[in-house]
Amino acid sequence: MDLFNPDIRVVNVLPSDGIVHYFGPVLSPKEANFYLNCLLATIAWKNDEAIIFGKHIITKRKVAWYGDAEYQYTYSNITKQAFRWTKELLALKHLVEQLTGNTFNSCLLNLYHNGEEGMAWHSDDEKSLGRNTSIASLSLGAERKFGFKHKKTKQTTWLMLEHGSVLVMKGTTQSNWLHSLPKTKKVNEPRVNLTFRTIVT
Ligand SMILES: O=C(O)CCC(=O)C(=O)O
Ligand SMILES: [Fe+2]
Repeated sequence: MDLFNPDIRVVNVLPSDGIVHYFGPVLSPKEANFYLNCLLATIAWKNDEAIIFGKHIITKRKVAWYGDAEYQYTYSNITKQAFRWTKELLALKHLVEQLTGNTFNSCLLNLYHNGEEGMAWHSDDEKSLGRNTSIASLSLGAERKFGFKHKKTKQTTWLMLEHGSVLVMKGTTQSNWLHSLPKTKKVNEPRVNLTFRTIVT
């Protein structure tokens, strides 16, 4: 696949204590539309579930796990099933691997139906991800605001994640920073986000 813009200038979003590279759109609008519609139609979307303080939570946001192998894993006390890469997910994985120089063995997909759905402040620092792991995030659909908040200083920085864009979180980012996708009344269109990860066993 050709990268939409071969002359990409990478910007480090964080002022310190981590590395976040935002590549901007790396797919043409036509390619990004193709993948958005394809993923909306073909991915095994499910409402995410968790058991938090003994309470069974079901999210409005939908999720799906894909990877190198069909495997099961447990988080928030619920066992989830991962499926094998589809043709399109594999193509997108190769694109982000080429772009970032990292390799990934799994992907968490999120479907936000509109701006009423988002993701609260968190870091992706589960044990299964290993330390200082790289996570590459590909965004399709509605442009949404994305933020980083420093765990100690509370310094916060925001950017917009564009249709067809890639962002990579690297180094000590997960140890030192939280990230979030705030809810917004301004967005009425769906957004699909793919976070490519390396699960270590
Ligand atoms: O939707 C996004 O851009 C972020 C998703 C995210 O942070 C996650 O899945 O851990
Ligand atoms: Fe995250």
